Amino acid sequence: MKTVRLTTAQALIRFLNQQYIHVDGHEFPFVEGVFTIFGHGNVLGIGQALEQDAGHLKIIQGKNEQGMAHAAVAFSKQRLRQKIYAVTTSVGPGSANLVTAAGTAMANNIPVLFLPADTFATRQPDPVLQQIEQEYSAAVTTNDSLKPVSRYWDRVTRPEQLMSSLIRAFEVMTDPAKAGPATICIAQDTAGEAFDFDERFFAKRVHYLDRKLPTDRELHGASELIRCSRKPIILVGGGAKYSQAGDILKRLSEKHHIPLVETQAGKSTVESSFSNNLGGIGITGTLAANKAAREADLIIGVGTRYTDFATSSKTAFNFDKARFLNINVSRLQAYKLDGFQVVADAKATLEALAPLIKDYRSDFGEEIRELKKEWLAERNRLKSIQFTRKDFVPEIKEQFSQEVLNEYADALRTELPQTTALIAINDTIASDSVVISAAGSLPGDLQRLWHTEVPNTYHLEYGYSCMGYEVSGALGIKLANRDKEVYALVGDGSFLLLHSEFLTSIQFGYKINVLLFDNSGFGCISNLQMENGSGSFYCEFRTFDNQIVNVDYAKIAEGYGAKSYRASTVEELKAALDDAKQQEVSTLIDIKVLPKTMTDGYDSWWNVGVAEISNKESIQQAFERRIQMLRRARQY
Ligand SMILES: Cc1ncc(C[n+]2csc(CCOP(=O)(O)OP(=O)(O)O)c2C)c(N)n1
Ligand SMILES: O=C1C[C@@H](O)[C@H](O)[C@@H](O)C1=O
Ligand SMILES: [Mg+2]
Repeated sequence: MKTVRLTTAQALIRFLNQQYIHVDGHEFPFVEGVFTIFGHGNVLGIGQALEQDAGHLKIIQGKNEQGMAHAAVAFSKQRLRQKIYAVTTSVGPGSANLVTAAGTAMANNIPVLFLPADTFATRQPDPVLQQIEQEYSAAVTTNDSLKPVSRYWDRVTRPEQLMSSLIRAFEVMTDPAKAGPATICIAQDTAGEAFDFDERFFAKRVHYLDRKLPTDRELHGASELIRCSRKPIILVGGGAKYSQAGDILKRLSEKHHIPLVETQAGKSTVESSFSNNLGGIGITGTLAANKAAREADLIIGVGTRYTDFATSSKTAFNFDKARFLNINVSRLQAYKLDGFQVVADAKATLEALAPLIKDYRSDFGEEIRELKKEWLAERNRLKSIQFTRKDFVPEIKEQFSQEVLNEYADALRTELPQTTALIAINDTIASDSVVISAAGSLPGDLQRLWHTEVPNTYHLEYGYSCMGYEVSGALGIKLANRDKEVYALVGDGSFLLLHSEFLTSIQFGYKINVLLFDNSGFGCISNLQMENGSGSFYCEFRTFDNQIVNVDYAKIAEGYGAKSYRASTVEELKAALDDAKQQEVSTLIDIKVLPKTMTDGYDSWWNVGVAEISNKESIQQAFERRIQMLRRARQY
């Protein structure tokens, strides 16, 4: 056996350089680079190994572990899970900061390699700096908190453990059915320890992303279900996008007259202008999609997890008559809602199904066209809303009085409604730009109103809906698509929570554009709170003496070295967007919008935990409404 003497960390970096992926006849390196924040736990191990020989790996210095990990997640999501970044952190707080991002990767099924440093394997200097001391076990470290949010988790306390650990991690990350975060915690002393590694371990390894084919039984069952249905709909989920099933979806939809409805993750698999695409379904869906869903007698779920937002908390369908046909690479997902399971790749399955459905045609007839037309008229209305100082009725009704709305208009010096601003952006930026969002009221507005015409240009993290993903993720998208303009659409709350990687984007010349919607508050939560009978309680950003907070975000961005703008009219917004496009450096547009001017629900319902007992009649009424809705909801 030929061996090579390396430290654990040097072996790790050499191995990462040799991982390739093979997809649809193309082969390329799987690991693009490494995000780093060095501390004493990783600088002398992984830091030394990277300095000595990083190979083809790009190195990006992050500013916040959560932020850089979000960037890595977004990179992988944008590259349709075919390429990853690794993320190395120091021990203790550095690794703890990964937990939120790992949850984000896990909920969205995104592969990413986390490499948090761990405490000393030898335990000789225990307790070391940043080591928690757990009374019931010396074996527990901060990194155990990453176990529930990792699809694969391991601790390496001896150099030779690295080999089996890495092989397992890459098997998990390159399997579409299991894809998610892999976490390998390397003890800080072990990282620098040398070992005679078998040279074969470092040979080029190709991971095949073969499309799993459906069985004859599955195909026969699926085609029978479709041919026996009268009003089927196709629910396009994230799995359809990762499988790049857009063309076959359109062909089937057109030929058999089956409407398409989309989840957040599925949007931009098929262009919005496609005649049978009725847009988003569920809580943040369009009226068109929600009406079609209610009428459907067969839901063909393609790569969907059927989350509460997609199913309106299991009330979106007529469960008395609707059946489910679930096409998914994951058995876990395919089993949902008692569906007929086809555990296979989306594109391969749909292509195999096509000849079996023959000349089937749904009963939807002209209805698809009419539903779409009706929705486009509603979108047009939302595009041209004008605020008035008297008798203004915002989309979110009966929550803020005219007086309070005027107070916001004065404090933020704006009369701009959010829907008007959003559609103006959609009309202005190039259609091949990539937009990203994650939390707050914007995801709902985007799913309903954003028209996407180019595949994979709509990047919504709505599995975890993690505030702080937007700006960080924009950096990851830019790393994935250097030639495209990237726009992070972010609320003021989310921006304040985390935007550290904005600086990273400027520092390394990866231009991103931040479109900050400032309504001075946690707007969507204020809506939720008041809709369910509470008062306005700590969701607005008000000072101790009840003044509305007005932050100059443009100035903050300028401080980082970005080009920034202020916009409170459509004209200012469009001018800023045009100028921002010409810039080489990252930009931020501070868009002041009025609260309560985002879109409302369209025939949807969200099951949230309303108080059963309260001192307010309005809350008791909300509780009663919930009980009534639960009677309609399917239980599992
Ligand atoms: C990390 C994290 N913390 C808390 C939440 C809960 N949450 C969801 S939206 C929201 C407020 C968002 O405010 P903002 O970004 O200003 O958006 P707006 O609703 O005002 O448009 C909060 C606190 C979350 N999604 N993520
Ligand atoms: O609680 C929430 C409410 C949603 O409207 C929002 O988009 C999401 O970020 C969230 O966490
Ligand atoms: Mg806000």
